[in-house]
Amino acid sequence: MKVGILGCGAIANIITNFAVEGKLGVDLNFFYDRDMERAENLASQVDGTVALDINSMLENVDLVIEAAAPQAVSETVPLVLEHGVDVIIMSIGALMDTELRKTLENLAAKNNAKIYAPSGAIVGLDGIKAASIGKIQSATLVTRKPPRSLGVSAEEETILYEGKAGDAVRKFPMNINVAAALSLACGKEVDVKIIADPSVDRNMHEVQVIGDFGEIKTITQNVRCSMNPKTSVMAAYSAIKLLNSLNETFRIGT
Ligand SMILES: NC(=O)C1=CN([C@@H]2O[C@H](COP(=O)(O)OP(=O)(O)OC[C@H]3O[C@@H](n4cnc5c(N)ncnc54)[C@H](OP(=O)(O)O)[C@@H]3O)[C@@H](O)[C@H]2O)C=CC1
Ligand SMILES: O=C([O-])CC(=O)C(=O)O
Repeated sequence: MKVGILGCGAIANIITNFAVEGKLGVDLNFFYDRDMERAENLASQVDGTVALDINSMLENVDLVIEAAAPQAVSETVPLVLEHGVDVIIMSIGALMDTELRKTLENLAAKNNAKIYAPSGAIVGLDGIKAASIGKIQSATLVTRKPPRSLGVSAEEETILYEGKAGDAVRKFPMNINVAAALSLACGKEVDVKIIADPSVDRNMHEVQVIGDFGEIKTITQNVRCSMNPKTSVMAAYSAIKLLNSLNETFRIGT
């Protein structure tokens, strides 16, 4: 399978490192970023090609990894799907826009393409998806990051946001995609709290889901990407595991 990356930042760097080590399970060949130098840097590591625009990439790949920004999802992913090319969406916050999500789903169905939204920086989506078969009464997410990860300075624990996931992803588009992943897995818009906490050095996500199945609680303490402290290494790993699993004949978990 030939794969291209849209957005050559922190997540793309980790994915490319795995490609260099032959641990991706697919051929990572094409790189596109609005900063061409970033695309060139990654392409050079795997003898890949820099795409001058997204269209030139689409003629040559079976799957595109979107690892850019929510805006790239609305601007570019429709084009990807129209070409019948599968897509992995990392900026999953964009999918809280129901109209956009339906448009993308329709395009995928019409063009025999697939949309993958990996669990990203959060854990427990397997159980939460299973739980959503029944009734979910409440779902909450508390995200706690070092102030620098959230682009603020704070001397003490500071609540930056409390509200619903859809609003959270609009206000913190590069920091709370996990709220969208959780909401889509639940089939319910989750309640979100975002805390800047100078006493932590990890990106932490605490999830509680209560339903007729019982209760799930998960706490994730993620190491941050050296290239972008907003983003957790786990987000890249989830995309890599998804790529690995595309060829699996045995699938574990929901
Ligand atoms: N699902 C999840 O759990 C997680 C999702 N994410 C999301 O994944 C995405 C990638 O994250 P990360 O690698 O850390 O981001 P980075 O900011 O490190 O890298 C993104 C790169 O994409 C470029 N870019 C942005 N928009 C476009 C565009 N429209 N066309 C071409 N290039 C573009 C950026 O350029 P420039 O710097 O000029 O903007 C940058 O070079 C982000 O949206 C992030 O919020 C991150 C963590 C967890
Ligand atoms: O990487 C993380 O821990 C979470 C994140 O940035 C996001 O959900 O956008």
